[in-house]
Amino acid sequence: MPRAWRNTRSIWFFSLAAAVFVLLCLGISGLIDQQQRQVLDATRRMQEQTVPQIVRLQRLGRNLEQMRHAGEQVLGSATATDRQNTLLLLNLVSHHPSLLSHPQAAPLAEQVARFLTEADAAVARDPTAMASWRQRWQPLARQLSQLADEVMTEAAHLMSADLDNLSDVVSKARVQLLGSMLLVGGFSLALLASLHRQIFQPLAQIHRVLLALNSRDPVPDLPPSRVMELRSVASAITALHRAMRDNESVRQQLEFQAHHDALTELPNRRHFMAQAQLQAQRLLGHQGRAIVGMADLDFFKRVNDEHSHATGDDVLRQCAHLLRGALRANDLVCRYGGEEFAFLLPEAGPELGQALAERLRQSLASHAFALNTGGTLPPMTVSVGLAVLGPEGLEKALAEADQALYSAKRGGRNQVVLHWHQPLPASA
Ligand SMILES: Nc1nc2c(ncn2[C@@H]2O[C@H](COP(=O)(O)OP(=O)(O)OP(=O)(O)O)[C@@H](O)[C@H]2O)c(=O)[nH]1
Repeated sequence: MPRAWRNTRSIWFFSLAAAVFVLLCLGISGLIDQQQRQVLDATRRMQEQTVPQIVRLQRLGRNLEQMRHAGEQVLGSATATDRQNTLLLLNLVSHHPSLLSHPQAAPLAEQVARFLTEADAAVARDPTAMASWRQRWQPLARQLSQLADEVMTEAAHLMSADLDNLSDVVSKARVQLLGSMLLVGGFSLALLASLHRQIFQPLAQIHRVLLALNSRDPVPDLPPSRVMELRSVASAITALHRAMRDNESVRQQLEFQAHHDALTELPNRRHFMAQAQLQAQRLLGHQGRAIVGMADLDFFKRVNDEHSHATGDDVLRQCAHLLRGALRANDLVCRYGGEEFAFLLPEAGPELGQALAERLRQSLASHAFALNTGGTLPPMTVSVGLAVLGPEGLEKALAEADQALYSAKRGGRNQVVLHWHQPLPASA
């Protein structure tokens, strides 16, 4: 897959998903609008057509019943005046618009009005004819009743048909709305899950990595992201982390170089003095004790002169190693300068100090110095001056140790001298 396409794929994916989401929402809102319109149409149709039609049919039914009732009255009334009044009312009812507009009711109403007018005239002429007119009236009365029933039934059906239709529209709308909501909900969930996996989760990991970078904790790896922008951020962070690691190692290297002697890798004089001052203050502060020492290789110049300066360097390195090995782990040691070393032995009195210095002297005296060029040098000797750390402080003790060292040199070298003490006899 081409790189450019891979890089923009996630953007396309989210743009497409957003477009589909918008189209989906538009489609669903259109659908809801259409359903609402259907419901409104059905309701309006019911209000504007069905209900008036039902009212018309009910009125027609009532009018038909009224005509039948009027007929019963005309053919049952004893007085001519009552018959005339009833006929008058019947005439009015038979011309009611609900009757005139109905195809079956209109001719029937006309026939009934005509029949009852004729009956009234005939009964007025001959009252005994009433019985035969009443008999002839029965089929018409049945027709009126039947038509009234039919009209009322039609009105009832009209109502229930419209209600059924409305209920269909509403329940269809409900199902469609539910389906739409499920669709939108599912799509939103899928989009959110995708956003979470591709954006939020990598962002949280980047955040964790940034926190770790800041706190110098172990930095977790950033998994490759599919989103180009996040990948760029991740690679920038990885580069930053690499640069920080390199800087840190350079800083540590520089710090080491600033504090240590390049040849022997022992602490240098300045670093030793700073550390030793702190130790001395601490020790003097709680009545602790310490021995300060100066060690100087004997006739070291000869090594340079008889072999080479490089051999002299090698010897210095090995001497530093022996010095470190002869003293205790928490003793402070440094290359004081040239072939001279200084040390501070915390929590040590003169006896322990002498014992440790003696151990150093002996370890040098018994060491065969291997040369880079092959072969070995005869053992070196060292002179050591010691002094007790007193209340006057470190400088004073170092000066005393230097005096003791001078005494050791003057006394024949290869010996340990404690300030104000007689030199110890050499035992090797
Ligand atoms: N190879 C090498 N030689 C050094 C270094 N620093 C100092 N020296 C040499 O150490 C020698 C010190 O000589 P001196 O001061 O005469 O002392 P010595 O020969 O040890 O004699 P004493 O101290 O009196 O026993 C000199 O030759 C310096 O050049 C160094 O870093 N490397």
